[in-house]
Amino acid sequence: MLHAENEYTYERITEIKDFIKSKCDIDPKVGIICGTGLGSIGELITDAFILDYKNIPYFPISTVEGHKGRLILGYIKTVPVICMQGRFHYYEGYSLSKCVMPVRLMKLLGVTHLIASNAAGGLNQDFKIGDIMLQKDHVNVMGFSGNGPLVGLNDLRFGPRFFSMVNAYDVDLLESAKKIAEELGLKNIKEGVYTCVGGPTYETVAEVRALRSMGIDAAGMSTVHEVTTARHCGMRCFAFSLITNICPIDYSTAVESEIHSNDVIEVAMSKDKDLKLFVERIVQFIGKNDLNSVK
Ligand SMILES: O=P(O)(O)O[C@@H]1C[C@H](O)[C@@H](CO)O1
Ligand SMILES: Nc1nc2[nH]cnc2c(=O)[nH]1
Repeated sequence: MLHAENEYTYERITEIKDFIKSKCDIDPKVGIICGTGLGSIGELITDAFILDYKNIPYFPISTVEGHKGRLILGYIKTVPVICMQGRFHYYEGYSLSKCVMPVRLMKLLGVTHLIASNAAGGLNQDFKIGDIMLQKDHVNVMGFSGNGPLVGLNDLRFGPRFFSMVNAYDVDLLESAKKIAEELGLKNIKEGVYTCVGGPTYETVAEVRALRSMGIDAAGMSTVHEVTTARHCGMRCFAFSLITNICPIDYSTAVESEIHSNDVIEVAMSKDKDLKLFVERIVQFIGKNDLNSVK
């Protein structure tokens, strides 16, 4: 067999869902995934019920700095939400199907909308550190080699074998987010295409050039497989990247602009006030306008 079997069957994720339901009676509608250093988004949640990943059956643990490893259920402006304060990455040694298990868990808990955030490097040289790139699309470079979260037997209870990824990043949500950003006076909003590389290495100059030539604006190590899985089970998705560094496209300046993971966390944390407000307003918008649009 080419691929290890997915240990997270429908039945196993149902067990996890039942465990959570036995502890907390909130029915979340919006799922939020906090990127590296962006965990303070979780502070928006009121009446918070918090579970450490290590106390949830069958849950992996977060092994990276900037990811607390907690699941929070509660409300953002009366909208019931579930928030991952810490995600799972492929480079931590978790298969992609393991990385996306919480998205399927969200689905079984009743989530209809996913908001994913990440820290990413700007490949687009017009970007600046601290920009917020709204994701309009992605290129699944890991998928080019057949490495995807949905590889293996398909369980129709989650979604169909084949499905379209057009509108993966919901156009209506994207347009609304742009308006919200404008209303909030956020000046550093960009729009672009994201990709996930396996990591944990950042890109070589040659890789930056190759990815850029493919029309990709930002590189990270997550989100693509989460959104793919969310679309498979019919969720509407919105995602944004905080640009924490500009990827070097020029050999002559590459060494001096070398990136360190501490810088990523520092930049991400420095933007938490704006991002919290932004996410709060998007959740509020979804609660008012969109919650009934997905079955
Ligand atoms: O969880 P995200 O995608 O925000 O994390 C990014 C990619 C790596 O995990 C880390 C690199 O510093 O930040
Ligand atoms: N792949 C990748 N992930 C990142 N996360 C934050 N910065 C970067 C980057 O430059 N490249």
